[in-house]
Amino acid sequence: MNKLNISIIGVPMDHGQNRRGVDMGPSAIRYAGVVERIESLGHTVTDEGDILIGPADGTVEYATNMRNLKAITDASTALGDKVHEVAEAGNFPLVLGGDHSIAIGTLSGISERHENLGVIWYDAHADMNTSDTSPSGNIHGMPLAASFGLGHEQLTHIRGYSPKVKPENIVIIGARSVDPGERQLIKELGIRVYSMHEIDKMGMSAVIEDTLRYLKEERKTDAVHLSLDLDGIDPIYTPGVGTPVPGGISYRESHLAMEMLHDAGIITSAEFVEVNPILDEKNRTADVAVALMGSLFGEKLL
Ligand SMILES: NC(=[NH2+])NCCC[C@H](N)C(=O)O
Ligand SMILES: [Mn+2]
Ligand SMILES: [Mn+2]
Repeated sequence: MNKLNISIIGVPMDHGQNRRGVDMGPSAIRYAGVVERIESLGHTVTDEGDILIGPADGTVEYATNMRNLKAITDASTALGDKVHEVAEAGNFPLVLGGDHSIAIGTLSGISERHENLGVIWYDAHADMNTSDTSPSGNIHGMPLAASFGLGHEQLTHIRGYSPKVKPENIVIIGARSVDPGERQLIKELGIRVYSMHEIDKMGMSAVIEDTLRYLKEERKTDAVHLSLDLDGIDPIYTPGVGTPVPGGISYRESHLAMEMLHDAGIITSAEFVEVNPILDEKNRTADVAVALMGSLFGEKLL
């Protein structure tokens, strides 16, 4: 198997939503043994430490309908610079969240090096609101829209360019809570979504086969980023998330998905987000995150 140089970047960010504790996600994932788990598979792992996160700006700003826009803009830029630096050095960026707003920064760092980046968004949500459609003002519900250029300019133009990804290069897996504005965008832009309905009906194996065929053969992507929100998985397995939605992807289905992505050798960067140890039970959610990383990086039973 292909051995990688993996750079871990922690992002203790909680400004993208309003439940405290998700800033401790990177610590919880480290405590769950992420470095040892991946090293045991023969990869070289460097822990780059954490991105510095500034203080919250306050409540949802009336003018923008966004919470903590400045703090998130600054952190996204710093994260993007770091991700770009490690990718330029030939390393695989593995970003640990933190709430899902950090994907704006991660994608800003990755996409500069690729003409035709693909993104797999493993999540209960579409995270495709803009400041105009968001019901909450929470930026963790906006990163995907920002990445294809919709929303407030400060979010869409992190590191000075936009868009980061074409809407037709995105595959969402696990969706079961989608807001009206997001539903409209999905239809208008023809974004590929495997909701829980398709996962139930087709099975995860066919969903991933389809996804691989679509991104490789149809879209001819030159790199694929995996953005995995732990709330994509059913909260019976991952209770430590801020916006749990019942009826999610199972533990085994998630492992199968990661194993198939590994075998396809298609993933070139990844992030695992929304682990909130304060809402968790005995660090189970971080344990699941690390176990899934094990499968993504090549763990096999025999
Ligand atoms: N990354 C997440 N957990 N996002 C949840 C978003 C929830 C809701 N759609 C919102 O915009 O507020
Ligand atoms: Mn989510
Ligand atoms: Mn999300």
